[in-house]
Amino acid sequence: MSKNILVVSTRKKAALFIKETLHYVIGDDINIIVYYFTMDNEPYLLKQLKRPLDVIVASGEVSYERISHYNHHVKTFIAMRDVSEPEYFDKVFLIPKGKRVLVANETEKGTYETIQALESLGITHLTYVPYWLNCDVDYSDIDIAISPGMLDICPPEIKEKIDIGMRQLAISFFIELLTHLAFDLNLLEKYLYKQKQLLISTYQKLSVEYLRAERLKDSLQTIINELDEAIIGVNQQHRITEFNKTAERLLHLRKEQVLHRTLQDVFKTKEPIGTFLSKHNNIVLLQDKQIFINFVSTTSDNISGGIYILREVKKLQESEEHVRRILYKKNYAYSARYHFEEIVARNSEMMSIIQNAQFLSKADSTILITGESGTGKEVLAQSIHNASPRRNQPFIAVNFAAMNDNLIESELFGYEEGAFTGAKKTGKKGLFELAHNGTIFLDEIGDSSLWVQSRLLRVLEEKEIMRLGDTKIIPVDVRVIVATNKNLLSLIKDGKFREDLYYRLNVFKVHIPPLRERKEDIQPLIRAIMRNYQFEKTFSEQAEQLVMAYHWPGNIRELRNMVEYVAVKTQGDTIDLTDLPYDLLHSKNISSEIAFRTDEITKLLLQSFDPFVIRFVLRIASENLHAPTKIGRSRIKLLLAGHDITISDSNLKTLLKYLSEYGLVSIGKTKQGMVITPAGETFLAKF
Ligand SMILES: Nc1ncnc2c1ncn2[C@@H]1O[C@H](COP(=O)(O)OP(=O)(O)OP(=O)(O)O)[C@@H](O)[C@H]1O
Repeated sequence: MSKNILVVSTRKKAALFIKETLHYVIGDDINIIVYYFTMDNEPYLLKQLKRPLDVIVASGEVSYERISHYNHHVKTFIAMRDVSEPEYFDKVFLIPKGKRVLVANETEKGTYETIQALESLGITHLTYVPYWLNCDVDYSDIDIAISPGMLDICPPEIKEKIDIGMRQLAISFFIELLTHLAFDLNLLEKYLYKQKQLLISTYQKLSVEYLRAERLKDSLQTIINELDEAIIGVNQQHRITEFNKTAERLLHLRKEQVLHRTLQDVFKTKEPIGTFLSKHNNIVLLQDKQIFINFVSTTSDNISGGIYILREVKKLQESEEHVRRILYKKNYAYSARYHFEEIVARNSEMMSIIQNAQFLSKADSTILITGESGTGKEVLAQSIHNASPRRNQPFIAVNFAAMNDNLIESELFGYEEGAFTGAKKTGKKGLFELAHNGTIFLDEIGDSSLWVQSRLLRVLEEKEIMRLGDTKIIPVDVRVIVATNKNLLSLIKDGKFREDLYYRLNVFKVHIPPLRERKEDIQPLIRAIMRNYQFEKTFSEQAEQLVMAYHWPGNIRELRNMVEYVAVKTQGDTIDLTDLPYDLLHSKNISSEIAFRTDEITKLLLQSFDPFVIRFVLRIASENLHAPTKIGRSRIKLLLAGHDITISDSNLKTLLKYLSEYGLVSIGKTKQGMVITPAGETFLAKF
C-alpha cells in the first residue's frame, strides 16, 4: 500500500520543492499531499490530518511548530537542508571582499545554518550579518542581502538581493525518513550520486570563481591604486567602500580609517551630506586643499553606489599647463577660447583698449601687448584672433618662458630630416608653419634669447622661414601678436633685447593696466568668476573693502584664485573678512589705503571709548598676531584692571566689534582670538 505523506511549509515554493524531491528519491509509490500555510485553508488541513498519514514532513522549524499545534499523532520530520545548486553562487562571489552582507532566513536557526553552509563551501570572503523574521538587527550600512529562496523577507530598503536558491534535502533526513517508512535505503543511491555530483561541481565552480574573482580583484585593485586620481567608492548609504592609495596621500587618511564610514563623518563637512554630494563637478575644500570633485554613479547588477574622483586643483592646473606644453611640442594647434564679449571691463581705459583691439583685429599688423602678469594679455590676444578674418585658422601660443631655449628654434621653425642628432627621420614642421594663415602668439617675448630674436626678426621682415638643416624657403602668412610683462626698453639698455626687433614689434602697442589701477573692474570680475563656477556667494561689506584696497600683484589671475578659494572655503552665502586668505588680510599695501580713514575712525571710537583702552586693546591684538596663545576678552579685562580700569564685557565686545568693522583687527570665528591687521597697525602708529 502506498504511503501517505503530508508536506507542510510556510511557503508554496518550498513545499513543492520537497514534494518533487521526495518523488525523485522514492518514486511514485507514495501519495504526497502538500499544504502551505499561506493557503489559509484550515478546513482542508484538518481534513488531511484526519486521513491515515504515515508521516508529516515540515520544511523548517516554523512549519514544524505550526503543525504541532494541531492535535495529531503523526511522526513529523523537519526536512534538513544541505548545499544549494552551484549556479546560484556566481553573484555571491562577485561581492567585494570584506563586505557586510545580510543573510536572511525565516528563523534564527535557519539563518545560522545558511551561514554555516556558505562557510563550509569556502565562501568566507564576506562578513555575514544574520537576519531572520522579526529580529532586531541594524542593517543600515548594508546594501546586499542573500537568502536561500526567501528574498521576500529581506528588508525592502536593501536594493540588492541575491537568491542562493533552495538548498537540497540532506542525506541524513532521507535515511531517517526512509527507515521510518520502511523503504529500502538503496533508493537513495540515485540521490546520493546526484548529491555527490552536485557537491563536486559546486566545489569546482567555487574554486574557479574564487580564483577568477581574486585575480580580477587583484588587478583591479592595482589599477585603482596606480591612478593619479584619488578614488573614493561609496555605497548607497554613502559609506566608503573603496579608498585608493592616491586618496590616502591626498587626504592624509588611511583606508582602514575610513572604510565603512560615511563621507560626512570622515570629512566633517558642515553642510548636509546632500549639499556636499551635489557638489560633484565642482570644487570643494577638503583638508585645506582645493579639490575638484567628480561623481560617477556605478549602479550595475550587483553594486550600487558611486565613485568620487578627486583631483587637487593645483595639480590639475599644473597638468593642464603640462598638456599645453606637450601640445606645443607635438605641434598641435592650440585654439583660441576667448572672445571680446567675455572680457570683463568697466574701467574706461580698459574699455577703450578693448575698442581699439577690436579695431586692430580687422587688420593684419603685428601687435605688442604689455602688462603685468595675469592682466589678461593672452585673453586679449585670443579675442583679437577670434574677431579677425583668421578666426577659422590656427591660433598658436608659444611661451618663451616655458620653453627650453635649445629646442625653441626647432620648435618655431621646424627641421629637415637628419638636421641634428635625435631629429625625426621625417623632419618636422615648425610652429610658424603650423600657424600658417592663422595667428602666432609669442608670449613672454622678453625671455627669448638674442639668437632667437634675430631669427624672429627675419620671419617678421621676410614673411618666410627656413627649416633647420634645409635651404628651402617656405613662405608663411602668419599674424604675429607678442606679449611681455618686462620693460623691453630697459632690456634693450641692458643689451638683452634687440632694438630693431623692438621697433619691428612695436607697430601697435596695447598696454593693459594692472588691476589695482582699474578697481571698478574688481566687482564685475568677481561676479563673472562666481558665475563661471556656479557659486552664489557675496562678499560682506568689510571683506569687499579689503578686496578693493588690496594691490593685487598677481592681477586677475590672483583675483580668480582668491575667489575660487574663498567660495569653496566659506560655508554660508556671505564671504566675511576672516574668510579671506591670510596674504590678503595681512598685506602691507592695504594699510596705506585705509590710513586716510584714520581721523574719521578715531573720532568715532573716541565717542564711546577711552583712548587708553583703545590703544591697549590694539596693542594686545598686535602682540596676538605672532603669539602662539591668543589673549581673549577675559584676560584683557584682567590686564586693564591692573591699570585700575574696569570695562564691562559687553562694552569690550562692542569695542572689538567696532575695531573689526573698521578693518583694524580680524576676529576669528572660533577661538583663534583677535589679531591686528596691517590697517590696524597703521592706525595704531598714528593714534
Ligand atoms: N578682462 C578679463 N575678464 C575675464 N577674465 C580675465 C580677464 N583678464 C584676465 N582674465 C583671466 O585672468 C587669467 C590670466 O589671464 P592671461 O593668461 O591672459 O594673463 P597674462 O597677462 O597673459 O598673464 P602672463 O603674463 O602671466 O602670461 C586668465 O585665467 C583669464 O581667464
